[in-house]
Amino acid sequence: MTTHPDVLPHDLIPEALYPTLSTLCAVSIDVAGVIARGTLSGALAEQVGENTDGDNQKALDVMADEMFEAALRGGDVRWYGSEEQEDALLLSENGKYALAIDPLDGSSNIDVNVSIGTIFSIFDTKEGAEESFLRPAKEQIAGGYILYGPATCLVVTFGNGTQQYILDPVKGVFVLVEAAMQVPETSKEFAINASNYRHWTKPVRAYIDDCLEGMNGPRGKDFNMRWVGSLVAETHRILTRGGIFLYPGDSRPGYENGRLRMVYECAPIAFVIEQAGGMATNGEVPILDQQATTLHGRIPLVFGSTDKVQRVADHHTLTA
Ligand SMILES: O=P(O)(O)OC[C@H]1O[C@](O)(COP(=O)(O)O)[C@@H](O)[C@@H]1O
Ligand SMILES: [Mg+2]
Ligand SMILES: [Mg+2]
Repeated sequence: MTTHPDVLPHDLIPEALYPTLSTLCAVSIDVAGVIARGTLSGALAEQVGENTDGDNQKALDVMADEMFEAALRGGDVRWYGSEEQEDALLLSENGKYALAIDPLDGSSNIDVNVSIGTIFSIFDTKEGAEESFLRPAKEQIAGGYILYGPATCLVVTFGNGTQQYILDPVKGVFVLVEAAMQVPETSKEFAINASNYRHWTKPVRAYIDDCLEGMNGPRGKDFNMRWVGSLVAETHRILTRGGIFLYPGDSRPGYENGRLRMVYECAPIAFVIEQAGGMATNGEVPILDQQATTLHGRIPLVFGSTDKVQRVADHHTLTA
């Protein structure tokens, strides 16, 4: 593992995980630097290939993946499972962790200068890659994301609350700003890709229809809609001011389980949201009670303020 100076405070990070976390953060500072220079860093949004899921790979997807992989090699991470690589890689024979990563989340926003991020999930490793990653999401020992926005921040949980750190770009270190984030209950915002309305199931349509009816419908209040197109940015907004996010399964071929991947997107996001007092389900059942069957497998994702996520589950029960 490339040795980096400590780039975040030790206080709330489990000691054994500190080198891995600090390495992730050190790389993220470099990634943030590349992003901040936009096209001066090169054609970051150029399509350079396709990943296993059939998604276009952009130059920055591949660059970020290479940067994280290289820095983690030879350290505490045994298995490295990345969105950008078909199979998990053995990085360190004696590593004690399995780390799953979405090196660059929100790829479609690279060229429009909108917030993007990195999402990661850590398990205690097992001998093989499959058994290390394909297990109940509640067995994660850390989960979080780094958001490259107007400010770069780290949001992370180790199962004891959700912490937020902001990068001080002048000093090159992350500073703790919140030790226990809480999802507010009061927001009237929902986030869903509404262009897929005609493909949704009845319960999802019913939930959104109620929101759209506003004051005149069963909810008796007006709602507002947001859709950034970067899961990290939606998560950060919901952690900051509440609301609900949905990426349900729909009737498009290949979207039966939505668009988001269980191991390196849904599981860590569910972990930070639940640790901040919110709720994350596949529409009905908690994400943390489920487990992936393949490294790149998808699962519907609904998360946010508990009452709103519960209401989506109730719609599923009612229309079943
Ligand atoms: O294209 P859509 O339907 O708007 O989907 C957007 C979703 O896809 C994602 O970009 C998928 O992540 P990647 O960019 O890592 O593939 C999410 O960040 C986002 O929520
Ligand atoms: Mg992603
Ligand atoms: Mg990605």
